[in-house]
Amino acid sequence: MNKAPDAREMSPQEEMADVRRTIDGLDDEIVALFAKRQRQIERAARVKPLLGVPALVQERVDEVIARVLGAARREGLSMELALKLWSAAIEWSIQYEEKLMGDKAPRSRDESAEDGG
Ligand SMILES: O=C(O)C(=O)C[C@]1(C(=O)O)C=C[C@H](O)C=C1
Repeated sequence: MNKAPDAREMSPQEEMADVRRTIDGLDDEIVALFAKRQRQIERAARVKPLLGVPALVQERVDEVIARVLGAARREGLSMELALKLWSAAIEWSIQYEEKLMGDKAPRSRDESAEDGG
């Protein structure tokens, strides 16, 4: 493909500056998306006590991780990075839901099993 008449190679310095500008823009988009995700965690914390559902629902955690790993594979994102990011995000989300629910938090099945049911 021919380049546009005024197109020229970037110097390494220009290219590095362009890399960093691009990363900054992408980071802003990622932050906005994670903020939207956080709003949904806040919704979950409001509705779960009405349903008697605890913050930690292991089947759903497994499903979210499996979905994300599939999406990572399709998009060419390192599955190792995706697993680290989503494991951290979900772990934080569970603690955040528990904090928001306070004493309205239904206990997880594991905790009730420890007391004999
Ligand atoms: O799906 C839920 O139950 C959520 O609260 C969301 C979410 C998540 O971060 O994706 C958080 C907590 C887990 O129990 C499962 C998934």
